[in-house]
Order: sequence, then structure tokens, then C-alpha cells
Amino acid sequence: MHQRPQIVIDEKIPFIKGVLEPYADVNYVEGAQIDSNIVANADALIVRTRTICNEALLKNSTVKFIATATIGTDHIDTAYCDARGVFWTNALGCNSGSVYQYIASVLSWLVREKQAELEALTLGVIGCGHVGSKVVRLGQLLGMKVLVNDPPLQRAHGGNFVSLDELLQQSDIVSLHTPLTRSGEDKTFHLIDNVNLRKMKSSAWLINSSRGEVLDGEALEMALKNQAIQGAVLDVWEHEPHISVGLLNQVALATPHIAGYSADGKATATAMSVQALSRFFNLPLDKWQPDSIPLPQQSTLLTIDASNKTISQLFAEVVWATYAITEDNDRLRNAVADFEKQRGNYPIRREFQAYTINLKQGNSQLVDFLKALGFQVTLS
Ligand SMILES: NC(=O)C1=CN([C@@H]2O[C@H](COP(=O)(O)OP(=O)(O)OC[C@H]3O[C@@H](n4cnc5c(N)ncnc54)[C@H](O)[C@@H]3O)[C@@H](O)[C@H]2O)C=CC1
Ligand SMILES: O=C(O)C(=O)[C@H](O)COP(=O)(O)O
Repeated sequence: MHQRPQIVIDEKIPFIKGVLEPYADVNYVEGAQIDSNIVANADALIVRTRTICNEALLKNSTVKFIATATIGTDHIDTAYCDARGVFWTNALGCNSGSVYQYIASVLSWLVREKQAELEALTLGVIGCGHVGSKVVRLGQLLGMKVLVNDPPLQRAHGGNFVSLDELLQQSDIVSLHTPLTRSGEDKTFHLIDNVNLRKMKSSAWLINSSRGEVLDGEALEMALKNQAIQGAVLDVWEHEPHISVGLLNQVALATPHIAGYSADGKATATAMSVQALSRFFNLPLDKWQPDSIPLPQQSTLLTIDASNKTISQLFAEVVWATYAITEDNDRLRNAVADFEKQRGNYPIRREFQAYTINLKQGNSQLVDFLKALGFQVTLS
């Protein structure tokens, strides 16, 4: 071990510059450029999804610690790390509130553009962990019937789950929230393939904000061309950042893997990574947090008039004021080759808890509803 830990950090991880320098030698490198030469003498890596941490990267290195500032871990060969004694950790739940906001924005778009009456629809949630459980609660708050499929959870705890077939056959909106896994009885690679797409209602919508490979993109493109389902919303893609333009042209909303990109989620991910590194190397940063999280361009004080609005309409108006998914969709469609650039220069997005709603013509039921969604609310 070096006297001062040698740390390689993905240069796109926000809030971290200057934090570790008093205690370590730090090298900031673009995630996809972090290679075996760069990590050869490193003790620790703090990465994102763009650094594949496998034998090829690690075998000739001194790396003992990897933190990924993400929820997903499919870019880390965890079996190899475990066998080699490389400690690895992810930022559990860090950006689940951000993905929840993303799904809320998709539902708002369905209300605004497709006149969806959410309370009459069935929402199917596949994978009910940190993100999926928030999406389940969202559906319930909106008065939707919610079906949940999560075989590992069901085996571990029992509960109110349905089979994948039942969920696909009965849901009007299906949302994917599983990790990407390529082996084992619960493997999710191409979980939604040609066969499973054919089980869905022809009026159904499919949302994928998990990992591109959980969905067979070619099969989805065909299903959309053949109107086997009504539409799809994709945040994640096979072969990112080189995504299929054919598929992009078929989906209703397309975004460049930014569902988890709230500033709140990024700050939490960085804090969790720094704290984990601090514990591992005995640094005095076990409780470190960023000093502040920047505010978005728009005001975080929203005045909303509730008169003559259904719960769905109020929901759509409030959510849209915090995050309009069409902005990300338009940016991607205008410059698909800039997929990675758009992720790197993502605007400041804040989650619901950063907003205070000044509700006019509301009542205590609506106040409770908005609070349950995560907003701060005043009634005037
Ligand atoms: N688009 C984005 O920006 C983001 C994407 N993600 C993705 O979302 C995934 C889920 O995130 P979390 O909810 O935090 O993970 P989590 O680990 O808390 O929950 C995943 C759930 O999926 C379940 N599951 C596993 N295999 C399954 C299968 N075959 N069928 C049904 N359920 C299955 C697990 O039992 C677990 O309950 C992450 O692994 C990541 O890949 C996460 C954050 C941001
Ligand atoms: O947390 C996850 O898992 C995600 O998918 C992240 O939001 C992806 O972020 P990057 O690591 O690709 O910046």
C-alpha cells in the first residue's frame, strides 16, 4: 500500500474535486478511458457505468477498492473482484428518487398528450427494489391498480406478487426496474423479448429505465412497427452510446440514460462513494457530504391552482413543472451522436423534495397527496 492512497476517479463524478486531495493522490480520467495502464499503480477506483471493471482492467493492478457512484453494478465483474479480494461497493438507492421522478414525468406526459386517465389503468412493475418500490407507491397514490413481479423478493419474503405472464397480459403500462444479470434463474438479459412482448396488450405502453439489455431492442422495434403494443419510452439502450436509430424512431420518448441524473441523486452517489472510501482507508471523511446542491434554472417555489383539476391533472402539472421529459427527448433526437455529451452536460434537475408548492383552491386531501408524492406544500 502507498503512504497516500493512489486513487483514479471518473472525471464526470460531480462534487468530488478537492475532497480527497488532502489525503490521497488523485487522478481524474474520463470513465471510458480508464484502462489497465492507468489503474496499474492505483489503490482505489471511483467509477461510473462507463468503466468496465473486469479481469482485463484489474489483473496487473494494485487496486484493492472500487466504489461505483451508481446503483447498477453490471459494469463490475463482482465475482472476479470477490475472488481476487478487491472490495467493491455501489451507491444503493442513491438516485432512486430521480428515476421515480422520471417515471412520474412519463405518466404526466401520458396524461397531457394521450389524455390517459391513470386511475383507470393498471401499472405493472417488474423489479420492486429501491426504484420499483417507489414506482409502485406512485401508482397506488394515483389510484392505479398496481401489479408487481419480483421472483427473488417473492421467494425471500412472500407477499403480493404476480407472475411475469399475468403482469404482461394485464398491464396498461409496464415499467422495468430490475438489474441487468446474465445468468442464474432470475437472469434479466432480454427478459422482455419477442415472446414476452407478444403477451402484452396492444394498447399497452412499455417503459425501460433499467438497463438496455433487459429488453431485446430488435424485438421491440418490430413490435412497435407492427403495432403489437401502443408505444415505448426508453432511457436505456443496448450498445450505448451507439444506439439503434431505427429503434429511436419507433419509440414515443427517448432519453440518453439520464433517468437517475438528478443533482440530488448525483450528490448522494458521490457522498456514498467518498464515505465508503474513507471507511476503507481510515480517512476522516466517513460523514462527508457536498456543501450544497445547486438549484435548477426554474424557481423551486411553484404556485399551482387546483381548481377544476382531477388528481391526475394536478399531478401532471406539478410534476411537469419540476421535470419535463420532452426536453431530454428533444435534445437526444436533435443530436443522437451526442448521447454521451448530453449525459456529461446534463442540466441541473432537482427532485420533488426540493420544491415547495403553493397550492391555490386546494384542500387537505390534495395537500396530503402532494406531500405523499414528496413535495413540500403550503395552502393559500
Ligand atoms: N436509468 C438510470 O439512470 C438508472 C437505472 N438504474 C437501473 O435500475 C436497476 C434497479 O435499481 P434498484 O431498484 O435500485 O435496484 P434494487 O437492487 O434495489 O432492486 C432490483 C429489484 O429487482 C429484482 N429482480 C432481480 N431479478 C429480477 C427478475 N428476473 N424479475 C423481476 N425482478 C427481479 C430484485 O429482487 C430487486 O428487488 C439498477 O440495477 C440499474 O440497472 C438505476 C438507477 C438509475
Ligand atoms: O445508477 C445507475 O445505475 C445508473 O444507471 C446511473 O444513473 C448511470 O449513471 P452513469 O454512471 O452512467 O453516469
